[in-house]
Amino acid sequence: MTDHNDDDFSRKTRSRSNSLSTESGASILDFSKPFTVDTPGCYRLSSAESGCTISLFHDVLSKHHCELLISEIESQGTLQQYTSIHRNQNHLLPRLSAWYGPVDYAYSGVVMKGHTVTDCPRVVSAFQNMAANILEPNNIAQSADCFLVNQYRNGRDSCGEHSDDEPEVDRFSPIITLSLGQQRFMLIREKGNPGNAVSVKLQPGSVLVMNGENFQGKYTHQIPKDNVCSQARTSVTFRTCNTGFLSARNALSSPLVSLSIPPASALKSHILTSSPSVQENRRRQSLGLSISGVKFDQSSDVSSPTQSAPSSPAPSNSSIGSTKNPTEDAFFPPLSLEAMTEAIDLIKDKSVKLELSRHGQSASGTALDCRKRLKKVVKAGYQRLASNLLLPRSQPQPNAVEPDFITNAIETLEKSIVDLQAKISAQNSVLQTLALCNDSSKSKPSVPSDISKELNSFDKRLEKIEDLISSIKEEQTESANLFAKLESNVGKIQSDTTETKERVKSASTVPSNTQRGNRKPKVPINAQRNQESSRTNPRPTHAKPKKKILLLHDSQLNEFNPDSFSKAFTVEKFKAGSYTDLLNKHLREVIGKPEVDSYVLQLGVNDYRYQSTETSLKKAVEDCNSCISKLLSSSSAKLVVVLPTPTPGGPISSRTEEFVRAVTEFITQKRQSDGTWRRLFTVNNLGSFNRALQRLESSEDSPNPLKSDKLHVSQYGLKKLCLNIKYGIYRAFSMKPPRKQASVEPES
Ligand SMILES: O=C(O)CCC(=O)C(=O)O
Ligand SMILES: [Fe+2]
Repeated sequence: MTDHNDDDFSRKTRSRSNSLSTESGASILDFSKPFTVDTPGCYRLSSAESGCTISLFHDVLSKHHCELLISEIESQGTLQQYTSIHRNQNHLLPRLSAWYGPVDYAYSGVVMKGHTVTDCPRVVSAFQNMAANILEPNNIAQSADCFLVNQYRNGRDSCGEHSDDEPEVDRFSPIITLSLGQQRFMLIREKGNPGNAVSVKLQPGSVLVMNGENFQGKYTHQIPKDNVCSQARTSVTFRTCNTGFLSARNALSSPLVSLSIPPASALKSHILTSSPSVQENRRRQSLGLSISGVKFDQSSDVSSPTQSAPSSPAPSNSSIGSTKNPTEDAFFPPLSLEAMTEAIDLIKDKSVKLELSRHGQSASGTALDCRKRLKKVVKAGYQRLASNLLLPRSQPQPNAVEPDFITNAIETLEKSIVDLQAKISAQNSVLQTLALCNDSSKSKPSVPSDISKELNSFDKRLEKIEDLISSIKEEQTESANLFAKLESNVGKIQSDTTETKERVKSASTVPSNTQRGNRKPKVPINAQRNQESSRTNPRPTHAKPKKKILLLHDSQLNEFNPDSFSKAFTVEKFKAGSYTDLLNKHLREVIGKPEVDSYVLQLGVNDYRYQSTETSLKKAVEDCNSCISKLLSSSSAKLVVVLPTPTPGGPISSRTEEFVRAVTEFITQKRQSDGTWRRLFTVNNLGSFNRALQRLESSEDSPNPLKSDKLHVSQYGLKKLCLNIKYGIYRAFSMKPPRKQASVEPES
């Protein structure tokens, strides 16, 4: 990986595995549609089809209120920079975080300690206010019993692309984000169709709600780095815990679970001796389960069978789907309640000591012990949960425990334990039969050997299919690379051919006495210079479809005739005005244009030039950033950015230069940190502009020498500007321009 520096690894990992599991093509929220204003102050983008909605509420909290919340959170001293583990390496997350909830919160290698919700009464009452005043009137579920705080110290801090789909979080409840401090952007994209994206501006005091069944299964979100930001942003994300999952997880992975070891007398007969099949391993991995079973025999020290004590040798064939390295287990998908049930089903052989581990914690013992413990832990968990619950306004006693609630929960659990017991004993008998078959395969070869043969051939076929899939994948990557190379070669060959044809054509118009027999004619320099104008009767090119260029221009290029531009491209003009006009008025229309191979974005300097201050420069760069980010994320087209050139009407060139410098610097940084920005190419006209200026100023016979702030693009030349743009486009497509580079004013 080249683009991660201080990026958030774990989140990237999660997002990748998520997008693999999504059916592609299921477009749910059409981000090209504008946000609609439902209720005053509430902007919504929603889909009736899926019920998924993004809602944005502005000015929910005043600036003063925001500051109070930030200081309450900061005074807790809970914010810290967590480390995630990725491929056995530690990575500091690029932000500070704190988790408030009834349990610890764990995802991909990060375990966050659960702090007490009620320690932040202002946050709690802010949520209650939000619930009453914005969630309820907009039919958004008002549940939340935990919250995650993220603090982005400046624009270099970020949160990688991910979905909030940890099993700790109830997937039916909304994710509600309160933004405090510096404004940042959140990029929300559809999984499997990242072009369907929206960048939401999160102003201080605003609330963003991602809502709808399985929203997190369908979309990702991220807070990208933003070099324009120098101040801190704090976000508070309210969520609802998945209580069923949490209690089951606590029961099985709490270090408090102390489990007795079965008596030695019980430890003999049926032992799983074969290593698990590929299929079985995969099934266990999909459960997010790491189980290592250690075989007991009567000679071993039963009190510490999983320790590496010399008296308890762990035979290599006794490891069932085990993960030797505890950190690896953290990267399995998280456990759901069903997975836990399955896990309990797996714990059945009393002669096998099982060790369950997740997030670095482990528990071991038999199913029976787990069940007992489960009941106790769940009861305690519910009590703790209830006392930490953010009760809605109507509930007068935030600490009151609803006795029915607990009783009911326990009753439900007791019922499910009975069910589980029945399941376990059914599974036990199946397993015993299997174990017997396995053990006595020599004496009773008939049925078991059939099964195992079939299993074996199944495994083999599965392995073959796996090999096939991976080789197909490799081939695909190779072909893609080859194709890209071929494409650029075709481009080069095409432009070479055009050039040669032009040469031959112009040479043949030169008087015949320059030709010597069959020798190739020398091309006169004039002929090359004139080739643009000599295309009165162009021959049709049939090698390759032309690239479509969408020229987003401001008033400078009004006069420009796209037909005369180049043979290799078709150019469509779109008068977008300045970058802020483009951003605010035309972006959706532009993004909606089909089959564009490259945008050319002419950055007019107007919006900045009229009020040249440090803040307006920052704002200008920020707007350019949004504009460019949106264009880049909305398609895979290239983007040629034409940096500003002074325009008619008295622009002051030092300001333009200042702006060009800031934007260039910013783009250079972005290209290093964000791969998508490598599709961007810049055209800087200032070098040729300044040279034109020098020529004018030094020409003595000029009747009215122009001063720097009066020279404008008409003197500099529309033609030159277009030529520079053309060479920028050729560069973007790694194509050789048809004319010799030397005849063109090089870019500075
Ligand atoms: O900071 C934010 O607004 C979003 C944070 C987030 O998505 C998360 O921590 O899951
Ligand atoms: Fe998130």
